[in-house]
Amino acid sequence: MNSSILKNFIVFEGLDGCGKSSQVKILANHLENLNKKVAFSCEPTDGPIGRMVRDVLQHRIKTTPKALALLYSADREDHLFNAHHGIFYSTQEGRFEISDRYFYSSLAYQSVNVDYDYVKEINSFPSPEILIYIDVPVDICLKRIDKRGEEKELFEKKEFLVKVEKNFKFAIQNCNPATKVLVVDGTKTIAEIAKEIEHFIDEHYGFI
Ligand SMILES: Nc1ncnc2c1ncn2[C@@H]1O[C@H](COP(=O)(O)OP(=O)(O)O)[C@@H](O)[C@H]1O
Ligand SMILES: Cc1cn([C@H]2C[C@H](O)[C@@H](COP(=O)(O)OP(=O)(O)O)O2)c(=O)[nH]c1=O
Repeated sequence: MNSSILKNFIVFEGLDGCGKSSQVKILANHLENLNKKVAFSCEPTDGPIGRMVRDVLQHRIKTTPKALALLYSADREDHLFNAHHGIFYSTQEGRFEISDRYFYSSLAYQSVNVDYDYVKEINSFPSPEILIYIDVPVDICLKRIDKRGEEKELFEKKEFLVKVEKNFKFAIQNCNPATKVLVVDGTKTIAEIAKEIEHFIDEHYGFI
């Protein structure tokens, strides 16, 4: 169990297609406009371990649910602590780091097929200062995913995402109490959601 908080670390979570990557970019722009140093990234990352995860998601390689859980966790360790681009060091230099997904995704997705406590144990990482959950019903997410017109990834199925949604709610309710959580209604327009998030961030960091 890791109870530490990584200051200036902002995480977006939610189901596939909920609108995370759209909001990450808008918030990064907002912080830049306030002359803050900011960077954004995602998990799975674009690094070698993240690419291996994508190979599994896109059905190029097969492995076990437990091995996939370990790959996500290894990718996260590298995302945080890689000596060249680790976001842990970046936040220490005063930068805001925004991530599209973090360990809450492992708790929500991997624990569908792997024991929750095991997933928790292999994700003993610092908690973010801010967690933003974009709440969108499974059916709407699936419509948005369909609209992309790309081949479906491993977890993009209704029965699976219904379980993931339930696990997300549990993981958020039981998260580190020092993490500030915002749950936004992701069925609102992109602009409405962005405004709500900006207000929350500005108030938290005293930018207004
Ligand atoms: N609030 C919203 N209302 C309607 N469509 C949205 C909204 N947010 C995002 N979208 C659309 O849904 C799709 C998935 O959004 P995206 O930001 O890529 O989600 P994610 O990163 O969570 O998969 C995109 O086509 C995007 O334009
Ligand atoms: C970070 C992470 C993602 N995932 C899953 C969620 C997605 O189905 C998939 C890829 O994530 P992502 O690229 O964020 O998908 P999307 O843009 O559709 O939301 O990986 C996990 O199962 N565990 C994890 O720890």
